[in-house]
Amino acid sequence: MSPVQSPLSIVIATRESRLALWQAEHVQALLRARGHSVELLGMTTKGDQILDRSLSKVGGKGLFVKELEVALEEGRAHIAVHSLKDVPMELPEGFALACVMEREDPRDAFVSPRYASLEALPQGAVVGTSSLRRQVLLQALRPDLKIEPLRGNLDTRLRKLDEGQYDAIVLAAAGLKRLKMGERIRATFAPTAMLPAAGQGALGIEVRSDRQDLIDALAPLAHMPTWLTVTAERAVSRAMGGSCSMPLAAHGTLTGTTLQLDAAWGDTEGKRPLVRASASATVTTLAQADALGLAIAQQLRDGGAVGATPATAG
Ligand SMILES: NCc1[nH]cc(CCC(=O)O)c1CC(=O)O
Repeated sequence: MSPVQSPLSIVIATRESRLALWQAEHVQALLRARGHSVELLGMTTKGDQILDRSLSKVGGKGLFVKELEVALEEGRAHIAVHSLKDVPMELPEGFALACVMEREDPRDAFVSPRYASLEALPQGAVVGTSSLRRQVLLQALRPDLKIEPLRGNLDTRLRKLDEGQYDAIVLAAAGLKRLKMGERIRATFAPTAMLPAAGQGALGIEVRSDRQDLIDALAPLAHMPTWLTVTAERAVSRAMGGSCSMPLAAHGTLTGTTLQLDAAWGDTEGKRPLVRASASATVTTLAQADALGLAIAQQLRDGGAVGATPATAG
């Protein structure tokens, strides 16, 4: 019999957007149900403050994560709940991903007050997104569209759409569904058309790596099929030196023990054609998942994709 875990007193560092709070409260409820006492520490990150520029121009993914890590470092908080998509491929020294939780819908969503789908948009319509991946994939589907930058949390983005600044916007289905705004989704993109970002829709919990007690307490929250899948996706990103200044998509589907992994790479200027790669393998360990991701990254490079060196990746 496994030893009964003693209840811990846990503080969750969280951003204060509605989505971040939903995610932190979700983990809070799961940990409370297991007997731990859990409080939230809300904080604002650089990524939340800088709203006028594209994230790829101001330093990338780490922007939503760093302040939370400082709180963990200083002991003001003990765990941080992240959208895995926003978590850099390599965590700083001293931090670890304690677990990955069950994934929400990983697909991208089409939202528009007037049009039912991408196909229904008139010639030259204005579509809002700041993600380079979405921009490149959308442009491949509909070269006539005008893609305009769109930043801010979910409520801000929907407000800008409703004010008429765009004909449609594209964002992650997961965020809308978690906030019970799934009815705003007019169409969900098939991954074959709009390949999702590595980790999209999955949550990861970060801890200081010296807190084995917390890692043990979080273990029951892990969802192994999701963890295996996103490990392969993130390995593609890592091997390509991926950051949000690189249009890169990686999406896995696990059926039994067979992991099918698809990836796409585009150059930032959109001048070269998209490079796509896919492969499948039997995957039952994180190391096997990682290896599949590395193999796909090699296929992308063989197909003409150019990776960034880790030093230049934001
Ligand atoms: N980059 C912001 C971000 N980080 C995670 C999500 C959505 C939820 C998720 O992927 O878990 C979003 C919003 C979006 O891409 O529309």
